Parts: sequence; structure tokens; C-alpha cells
Amino acid sequence: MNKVAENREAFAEGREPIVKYRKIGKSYGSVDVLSEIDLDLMPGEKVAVIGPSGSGKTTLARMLMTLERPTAGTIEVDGELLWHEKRQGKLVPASEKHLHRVRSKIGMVFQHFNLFPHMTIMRNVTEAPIHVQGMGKAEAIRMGLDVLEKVGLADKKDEYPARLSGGQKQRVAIARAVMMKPRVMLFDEATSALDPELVGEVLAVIKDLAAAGDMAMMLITHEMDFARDIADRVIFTDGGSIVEQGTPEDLFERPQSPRLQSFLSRFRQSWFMGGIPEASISAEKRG
Ligand SMILES: Nc1ncnc2c1ncn2[C@@H]1O[C@H](COP(=O)(O)OP(=O)(O)OP(=O)(O)O)[C@@H](O)[C@H]1O
Repeated sequence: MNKVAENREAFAEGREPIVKYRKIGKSYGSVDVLSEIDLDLMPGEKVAVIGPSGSGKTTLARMLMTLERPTAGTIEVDGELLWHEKRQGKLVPASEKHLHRVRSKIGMVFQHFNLFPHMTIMRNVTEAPIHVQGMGKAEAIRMGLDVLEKVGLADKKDEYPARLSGGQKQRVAIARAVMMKPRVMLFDEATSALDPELVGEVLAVIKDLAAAGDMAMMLITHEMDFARDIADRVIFTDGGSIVEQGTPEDLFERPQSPRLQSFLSRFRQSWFMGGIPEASISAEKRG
């Protein structure tokens, strides 16, 4: 049974999603960037988000990363409201303390790795478990070695980030997120800042992680082959809405909406021509 069918069954059995977006909207001034987004991520589910530049993918993720406040709707993570909390029976905007607590269930990997330059690789990955989660130092180091082993960097544990390649730095950033044992991991264009020859090693690590873990994953990516390879479900956003979603086979082989058909054909064409994927050129720029 594929994951989408499994999820239908999970819903029928009353199993709860790890992430629930409900009627989410986001505006900047009078500009609506996202509207009426309903989205569930089931435990262990890997969801790839694709769509043209400016379609709202990053904004969708940034709200889950607690970096942008939604202007409408609610988000729940692991049964807890993220951007709101209940006080005296009323829904009010979440305090920093509440956000901080729920945020600890979410692992994030960005385009830029933001490692601490003055800390060794081992300290980069153990700092938050020790100082935020209160893990004992010996246990953190044991776990750090194990996780660095998994991303193929145990031998770099005593190096500083400046001595690592971009791909290795991104693998450390992934290890750092995994150390927090998140319930859901978000990857926002994790490979787009890398030289092309370094992309494969990072995608391989994400793929191993996806195969091993029961954590949910949301991956925003322009790597269509990767989305197809790794995702249980692919979501296509355009103009601030989810236009189409389904299994990778459904979306890539039997796209239904004209917007997805045109997105994929532009993407394939530019990939074939060896140029910059037009899919990553913004809607405004396309005119
Ligand atoms: N802080 C902001 N202020 C105003 N407009 C914004 C802000 N952040 C994003 N936007 C607008 O919201 C829209 C969606 O942007 P978003 O970055 O979510 O798209 P995206 O699909 O992730 O694009 P890309 O693939 O280029 O990363 C765009 O039109 C963008 O210009």
C-alpha cells in the first residue's frame, strides 16, 4: 500500500496528523500571498512542495518554522497550536515562550547553513541539545558521533566549519537539526546555494534520513527528480494556493490542471536546454 492510501486509512482509523494547517492565509499589506490553505502531514509522511517562484512555498514553510505569523487560520504541530494558545478558553496569539516550546518539535534546514564559525563540528551539533534541551554532555557527544556518522562526517568532528565544503556544511546543518529529535523536519531549498557537484551528497543524506525516520518531512525543492524519488505526496502551489496534490506518479505523469502541466513542461524544456529552469523564474518576471 502506498503512503497516500496508508494515510487515508490512518485518517479513517482516527490517527492524527503531525502538522495541520487550517484555513491559513498570509498577506503583506493588501497583497495576499497565501489563502485558505488546508494541509495535513501524517506521521512519517514525506511531502515535497513544488511550484513557480513567488507561489508561496517558502511562506508556507516559514509559518511552520515560526518565522512568519499567519494573518488567518491556525497551525497545529503534534496536537498543539503553534501560533495561538488558549487562555481562559479564548484563542490568543502565542507568547514567545509557547512558540519556543512547540518550535522544539520542528527541525529546520535552510538554503544557508548558519553554522557557528567559532565552534567545532561536534560543538555545532551538540550545543542546542545540551543548552536548550538539557541533555548531559556525554550523552550529547555519543549521539553527536552517531548522527555525524550517519551524515558521513564523523571524521570531521574536531574541524571548524571554514574547513568544510558547502555540501559538508549542509550535512552538518542536517545533523544539527536531527539532534533535536524533531517530530517534523523542514527543508527549504536545502541544495540551491550549493555548487552542482555538491548537491548529490546532500540529497543522498536527506534520502537516507527519509528512509530511516518516522518523522514527517516537508521539502521545498526545485529538484523535480528528487521530489519524485523521495516524496510520498507532492504538492503543487501556484498563486498562493495548493492547486494540485497527489502521489509523485499522479503529479508528474498525470498532471490534471493546466497550470501544473505548463509548469512541468517549462521545467522539462529548460532542463533539456541546460539553462536555468524557467520554473524558478517568478510569475511577475514571466509577465
Ligand atoms: N516580507 C515580505 N514582504 C512582502 N512580500 C513578500 C515578503 N515575503 C514574501 N513576499 C511575497 O510573497 C510571495 C510568495 O513568496 P515566497 O518566497 O513564499 O514564494 P516561493 O514560492 O517560495 O518562491 P521561491 O521559489 O522564489 O523561493 C512573493 O510574491 C513574494 O514577493
